[in-house]
Amino acid sequence: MSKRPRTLDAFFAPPPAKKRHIQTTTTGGDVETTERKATPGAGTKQQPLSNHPTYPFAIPHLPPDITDSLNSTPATEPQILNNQPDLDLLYYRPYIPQPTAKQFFHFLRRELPFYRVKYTINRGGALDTPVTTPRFTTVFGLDETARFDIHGQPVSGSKATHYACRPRPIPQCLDHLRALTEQTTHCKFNVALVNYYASGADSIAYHSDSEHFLGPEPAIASFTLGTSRDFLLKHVPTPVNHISETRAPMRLPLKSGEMVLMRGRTQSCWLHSVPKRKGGEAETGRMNITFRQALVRGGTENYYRYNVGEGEVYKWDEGRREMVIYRGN
Ligand SMILES: O=C(O)CCC(=O)C(=O)O
Ligand SMILES: [Fe+2]
Repeated sequence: MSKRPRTLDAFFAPPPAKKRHIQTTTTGGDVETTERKATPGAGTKQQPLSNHPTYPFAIPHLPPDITDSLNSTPATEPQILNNQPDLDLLYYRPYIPQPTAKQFFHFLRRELPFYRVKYTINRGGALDTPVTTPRFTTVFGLDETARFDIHGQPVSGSKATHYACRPRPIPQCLDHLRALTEQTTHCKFNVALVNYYASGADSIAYHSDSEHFLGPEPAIASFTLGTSRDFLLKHVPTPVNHISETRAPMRLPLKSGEMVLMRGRTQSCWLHSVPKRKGGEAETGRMNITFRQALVRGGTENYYRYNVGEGEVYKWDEGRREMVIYRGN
């Protein structure tokens, strides 16, 4: 029997583009500002920005051409992948059309703050083991128990509420896609988590996002931008040991603009990973955006702890073509 990973090669022709109009400043607390930017041949232009006291720097709104193109997404109908026990995925190939996905990738990589989070784990011994997350991460949003008031402070009802982390609103450039994804999927999302895999050495190990703070059958929308990377899925071991646990993992070779909606029992019964890759295309960087719904404050605390942390801020340096420590300039 061949042990080759299974791939999906069904092809879906894009249906005619739908036009939608959506207004996004929905997370609140996003202090809107503008900045004068010189645009060659067009004089100076107001550049709208998302800002917040917790942001290390202001984040520009989406350029109008990306917004217009996103408003016509999804570019295809999804493929339904539910032919394995407990698996329930919608696979959009793609969700964002190719040229827009590329522009969006470059925009987000250039404009978002990233972190290389360090933390410790205890493996049962006397000493804690230091861990550095093997990818760049960043997170925005707030769980269902609170909202941002007009000053950008988290409040529950009408009272200020304290978090150990410093939650921050989803900037317009991600919030626009969040709102569109809610419309498409009929799911609600309040957190945007972004991973940036700078090279094939960056990865995420097998895990599930079945955290209690997402509720019993969470829906997670997961977008790929930039370089393709393999997304592997395997069933968690069970006493009955069915075939999806023992054969080679399922492999989705995720490409720029594609989106996987994981839902139903997928998180409680399956593990997923993005393994390391040697050289080639993986050297040019891949971004992953996930939208999730955190139900309780533990979700907010956990996401900021492991995706922002307390270390340095990184920002993309176009000249050096890498993430560099941001020193406020
Ligand atoms: O990069 C990906 O496609 C997966 C990311 C992921 O699983 C996560 O952030 O929990
Ligand atoms: Fe995950």
